[in-house]
Amino acid sequence: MIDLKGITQIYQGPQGPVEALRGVDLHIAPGEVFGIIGRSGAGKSSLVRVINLLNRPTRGTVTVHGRELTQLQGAQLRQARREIGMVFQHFNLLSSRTVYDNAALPLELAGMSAAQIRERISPLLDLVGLAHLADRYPAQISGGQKQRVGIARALASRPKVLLSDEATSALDPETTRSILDLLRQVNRDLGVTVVLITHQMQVVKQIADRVAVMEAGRIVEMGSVIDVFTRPREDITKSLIDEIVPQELPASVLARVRQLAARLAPGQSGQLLRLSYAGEQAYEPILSHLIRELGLDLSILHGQIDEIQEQTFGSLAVYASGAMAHIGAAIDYLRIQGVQVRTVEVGA
Ligand SMILES: Nc1ncnc2c1ncn2[C@@H]1O[C@H](COP(=O)(O)OP(=O)(O)OP(=O)(O)O)[C@@H](O)[C@H]1O
Repeated sequence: MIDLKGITQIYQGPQGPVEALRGVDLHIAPGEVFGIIGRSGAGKSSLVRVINLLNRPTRGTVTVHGRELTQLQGAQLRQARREIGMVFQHFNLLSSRTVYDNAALPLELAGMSAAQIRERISPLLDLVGLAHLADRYPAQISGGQKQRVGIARALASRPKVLLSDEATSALDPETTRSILDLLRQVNRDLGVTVVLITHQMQVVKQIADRVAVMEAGRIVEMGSVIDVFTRPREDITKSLIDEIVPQELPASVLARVRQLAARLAPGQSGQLLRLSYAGEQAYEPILSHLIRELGLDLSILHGQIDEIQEQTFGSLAVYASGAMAHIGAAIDYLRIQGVQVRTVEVGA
């Protein structure tokens, strides 16, 4: 569906050239919701704007739906762009036009008749939940409603791809959730491939199937959202998921571990374990096996169980105490069961 090969983007900045994208290769399959995440300046906006050639890359090729956009110019490029809708962080609505007229703008520009436009726009305003506000002006509606207009306008040309450039960054958490639900619905019901850029893992977690993590103009990590959450490799990825799954334990938990360690019986060992798992494995039977079969004491000190793409995803901090050999056996057993295990040393 979307194929980017060897994309380099160099801007001429006031202090000389800035290499915003450094050889990015990316394939996005039809029907995916694909998230691109990174800190400010990582190159996300540059990358998403390359997909519809709002930015023409300095080097590399962009192919969307079988057509190499980087070969096209003028009218051919404008035609190809109609298959790619885009929504923006600040909505970009025209204040002098009503909700209906904003959504209809691309069709007016394409020369469609008023009757044809109505046939398209009325169901779209229903889809985004704004039929009752069709005659209002942007100043008379909320931020979330403005973004719904932006989505209706982006869908007016019946695109196959929808690009979202931080579409929820200006919205509160609840409105963010409802806009992401709408984008998911557009993806499912209309079969539109969605590519969204964000600096928030929460957004990726709620909506994306796969995610690419960007840093300094490159994709440094990519995979299914559940895999990236349970097995982050790069420091940047770990720090981005920290807002959802804290990588560092709170001081109170570490203090509790020291207390438990101080109370170990002679000959007993203790070990703090960080466990994470996704999908099929159920924690409780696994933990009770450790207690029953290996005679370990387990104190669950911290953690959460959540859901990503309808799969359970959990993260726990557990202090295991018992015979040293049994703690080793427990770690092996957990790993065989598919649980990610990290041992954590807590200083005095
Ligand atoms: N038009 C431009 N001229 C010069 N440099 C630019 C231009 N646009 C972006 N840059 C630079 O390119 C790099 C990547 O910017 P980009 O906007 O793509 O990153 P981003 O990840 O989207 O960040 P943000 O979330 O802050 O928008 C940054 O160093 C930025 O300063």
